[in-house]
Amino acid sequence: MSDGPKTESKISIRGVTKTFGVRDANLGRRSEFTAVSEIDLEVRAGEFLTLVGPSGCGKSTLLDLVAGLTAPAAGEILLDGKPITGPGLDRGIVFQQYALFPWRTAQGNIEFGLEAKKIPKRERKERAREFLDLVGLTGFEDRYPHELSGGMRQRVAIARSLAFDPEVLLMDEPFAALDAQTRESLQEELLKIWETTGKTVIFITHGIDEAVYLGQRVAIMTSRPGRIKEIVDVEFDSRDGDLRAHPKFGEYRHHIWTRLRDEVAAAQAIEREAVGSVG
Ligand SMILES: Nc1ncnc2c1ncn2[C@@H]1O[C@H](COP(=O)(O)OP(=O)(O)OP(=O)(O)O)[C@@H](O)[C@H]1O
Repeated sequence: MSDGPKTESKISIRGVTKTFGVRDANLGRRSEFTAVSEIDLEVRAGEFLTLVGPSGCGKSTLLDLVAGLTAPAAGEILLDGKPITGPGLDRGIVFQQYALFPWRTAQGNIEFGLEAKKIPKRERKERAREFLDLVGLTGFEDRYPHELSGGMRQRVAIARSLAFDPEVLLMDEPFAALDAQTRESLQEELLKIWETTGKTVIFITHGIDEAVYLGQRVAIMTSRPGRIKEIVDVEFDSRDGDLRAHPKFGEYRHHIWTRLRDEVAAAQAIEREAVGSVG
């Protein structure tokens, strides 16, 4: 966005805890398992926030809560000041797995969200083509998912989420399954799209480079039960040229790596303990 992100909160996550009921094999009864605990996070309107944390710390759980796919056990999540009570067309979700309908063409997949919004057929067609063009897939309208490469399928998934014009994009490791080159080109495209549309983005990744490259802020989570450990402001004087070669890129990368390393060690210790108690 040319005039920079606005400062008001788009999403307010306040004191959010999520528990799951699980069967405890040792005790032979159900018990409560805390996935994330007392999370506080404000996401500004129009910002690109990346979220990193050790495996199993609750990143996807947090995103599902913002998506309204599940409800918190405690705390609240507000979107534009109003509590989230379920999924809505104001939030688009992109998962690691493409989640496309195999029986629909690229065009048909993108039109799906527009049908839900009751947009007339002709306009649906036009808009789907416009978004296919935006993600560089003009000429592939009539292909079915199995006729597209992994990178192309993920482009269709992104175009589908963008086409119904949600204010918020929730992305759960959307590029994790792609090869390095495709990933980098999609990262670049996503940044361009974000700059032109001004959407609020929450993007989960395991890649520290990806988090620094895409995020205006990087939120680091602790090991499970996940909390926000630290938020790093990523600022470059200019994004021209090869950002990854910028000395500050290396500094951010190292800082986040160091902070994560302690949490990964803690997560591994928890896993060892769990395995030990079973064995
Ligand atoms: N429906 C569920 N029932 C029980 N436990 C669950 C459920 N969903 C997630 N969990 C547990 O909650 C914890 C957090 O899971 P989550 O998928 O949010 O972590 P994550 O940080 O996204 O992991 P990863 O980085 O490996 O994708 C994990 O220990 C997971 O096993």
